[in-house]
Amino acid sequence: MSRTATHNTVAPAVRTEGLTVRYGAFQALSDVTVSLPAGQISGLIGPNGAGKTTLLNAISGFTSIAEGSVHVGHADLTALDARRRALAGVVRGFQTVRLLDRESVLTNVLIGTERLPQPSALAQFFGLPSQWRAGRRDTAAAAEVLDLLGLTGQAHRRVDELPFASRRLVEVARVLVSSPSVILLDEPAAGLDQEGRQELAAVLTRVHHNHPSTMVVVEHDVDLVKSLCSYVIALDSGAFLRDGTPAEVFGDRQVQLAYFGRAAGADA
Ligand SMILES: Nc1ncnc2c1ncn2[C@@H]1O[C@H](COP(=O)(O)OP(=O)(O)OP(=O)(O)O)[C@@H](O)[C@H]1O
Repeated sequence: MSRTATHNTVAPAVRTEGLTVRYGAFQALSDVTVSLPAGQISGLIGPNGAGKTTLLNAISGFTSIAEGSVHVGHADLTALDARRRALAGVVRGFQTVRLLDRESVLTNVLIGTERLPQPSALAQFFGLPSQWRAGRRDTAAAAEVLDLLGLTGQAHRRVDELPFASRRLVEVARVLVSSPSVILLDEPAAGLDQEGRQELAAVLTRVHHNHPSTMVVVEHDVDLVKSLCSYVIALDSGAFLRDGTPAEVFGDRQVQLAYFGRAAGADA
């Protein structure tokens, strides 16, 4: 996560324009136009099936877009595949922990450095200096991110020996290690208990403070969103519903109806 390893140091704004995603005949996102403010942590909320994961997939290139565009800063990324978007600094994490269980924490985190520019195949084959430099860069980045997440002492343990909360952090470390300028996290707190959720929120706040990025966190826990995010976007049934500060969005009657099934102050 070292700044020397960084390929994008300025956190850009992300904007989707008229984004529509279809799975066969089903429209999972309909004409979604949203702006994620540069350098802030935004929460993406909405009831199950609202299209939150699909929006992250559309921004990161993991799903095809039927209509619309994705801009990151001044760059139009719509035509780029997921790998090229990752090289442009847009990296996503997944809702389920996807680690190599029998490998060490360090090995799992180093996998994330594959998103950094790599030396040519020739340089890798012959072990040329550019290959050593890339190796040193990757190891330094992994050491820094492990330190930031409090995982240094676990670096050489197999991930299947770790408690679930630590495995979640390893997943986050693998996203962070390439110092992305846009970080998309899909329910990073899923499966954690209250203590684990608070610890994760503190870690993400610290990471964002040390390495400002444009971060988007899909999350159902209202308190976690309020404590972590300065901006919130609400989706419902594949459509944009509301955006604004957490107080504005959670105070909105339409959001309350979509999210909780009733508006605040209404009879249960
Ligand atoms: N690959 C797919 N094929 C068909 N339908 C899909 C596919 N992926 C998602 N969907 C559907 O698209 C809709 C939006 O799904 P998505 O996962 O984006 O919602 P979500 O808001 O992230 O939900 P959750 O909070 O439950 O994770 C849902 O109705 C879902 O069933």
